[in-house]
Amino acid sequence: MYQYTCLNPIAGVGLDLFSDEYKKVDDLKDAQAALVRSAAMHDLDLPDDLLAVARAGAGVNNIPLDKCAEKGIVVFNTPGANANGVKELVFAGMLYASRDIVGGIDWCLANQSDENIAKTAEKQKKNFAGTEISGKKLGVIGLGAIGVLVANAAVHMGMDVYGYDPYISVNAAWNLSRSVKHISNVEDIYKECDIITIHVPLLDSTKKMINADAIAMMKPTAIVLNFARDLLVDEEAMVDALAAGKIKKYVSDFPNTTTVGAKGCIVTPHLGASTAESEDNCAIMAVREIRDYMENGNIVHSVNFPDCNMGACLTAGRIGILHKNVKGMISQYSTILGDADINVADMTNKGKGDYAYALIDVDSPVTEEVVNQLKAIDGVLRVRVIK
Ligand SMILES: NC(=O)c1ccc[n+]([C@@H]2O[C@H](COP(=O)([O-])OP(=O)(O)OC[C@H]3O[C@@H](n4cnc5c(N)ncnc54)[C@H](O)[C@@H]3O)[C@@H](O)[C@H]2O)c1
Ligand SMILES: O=C(O)[C@H](O)COP(=O)(O)O
Repeated sequence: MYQYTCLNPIAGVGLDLFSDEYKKVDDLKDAQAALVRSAAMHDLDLPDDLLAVARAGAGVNNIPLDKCAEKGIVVFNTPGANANGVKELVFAGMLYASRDIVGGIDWCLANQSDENIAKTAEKQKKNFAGTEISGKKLGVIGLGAIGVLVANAAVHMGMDVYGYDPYISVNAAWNLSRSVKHISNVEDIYKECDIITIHVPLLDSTKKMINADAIAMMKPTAIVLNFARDLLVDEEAMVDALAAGKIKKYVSDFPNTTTVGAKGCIVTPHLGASTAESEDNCAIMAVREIRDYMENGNIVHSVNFPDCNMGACLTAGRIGILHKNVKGMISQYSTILGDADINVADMTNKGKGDYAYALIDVDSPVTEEVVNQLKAIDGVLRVRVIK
């Protein structure tokens, strides 16, 4: 029996995929697996029995990835599962910023008791007029799951699309419309685009990526959309530029005291992935990842360990060893198994950054004594007997 907990509400269609072998518990300290959305995990005590965390979503800046890795906890996310939900809201943001839709709706509500509202509206509507997005230059920074969908849809909306992503994956490049202009210097986007949208993860290297210098390069009519993370933008500089009329609008999905209510800011309460479809997709993918790891030891879509998939185990036993990505580990495992007269039938070892994972299928059961010998090796983070 495995125990799991949900640190945020997770869609039932996903949780229903847990078999009778899984029991939901309220407390993280009793769980071997945790499902999470944006709940902050950095200050949580991570129990020794916790084996896996699945982020039902894309961004993992709420999870202490290295702390988890050091404790032998595999962290997963659900790449692309909420990308369409975000893409659609990005277009809503573009339209809200290009035309004064919010001002117009507010005006209607404020005048709801006016019996002649229909007539008055015809006189007032010029105050809420705007521009169209077709024909405008759109700069997409970050061409991953969301950026590619936004770029391709923008092409279909008649926009002239510029794309920047020095680390674009082969898959994303295949999916990207040929009409998207490849930009190798992000400054070209800042200088030339009418609308700029950012879709990169929040990392040390991307923090405040759109800084005062970047904002200073933009057109006074520029619109910046941020549906990725607020810390990607120097929002103090953004608010100053908006107040000084040096830029037109800033649309953010991340409310905070700097932007909410500031001139030119349109802020939504982190709604990008809050659609029934995205929530279902993320929950389904997250539960499948947890189950495959718990039951087969396979790692698919991890953000702190390498992916490693050997399917179902067809031999007498399988062990998974999370370890530091340093030399000499595999030879120590095979010596211990060989000395215990255990034949290795199949094996995969993958490394990713500082961490690695070995999945070993064996022809006879692995004893507790062997497990203890493996655990005692310097650099081993966790040993699991999966079968
Ligand atoms: N508003 C929401 O509700 C919502 C929903 C989903 C994701 N997000 C945010 O959007 C981010 C992107 O999501 P995704 O699913 O597209 O992720 P993704 O991993 O598929 O794509 C991220 C892309 O950014 C690129 N990148 C990394 N550093 C870069 C840099 N310095 N310059 C340019 N490109 C860079 C990567 O190469 C990758 O292609 C997430 O990390 C998350 O923070 C927000
Ligand atoms: O990174 C993500 O996937 C989004 O920011 C969605 O976050 P949420 O699951 O808390 O809505």
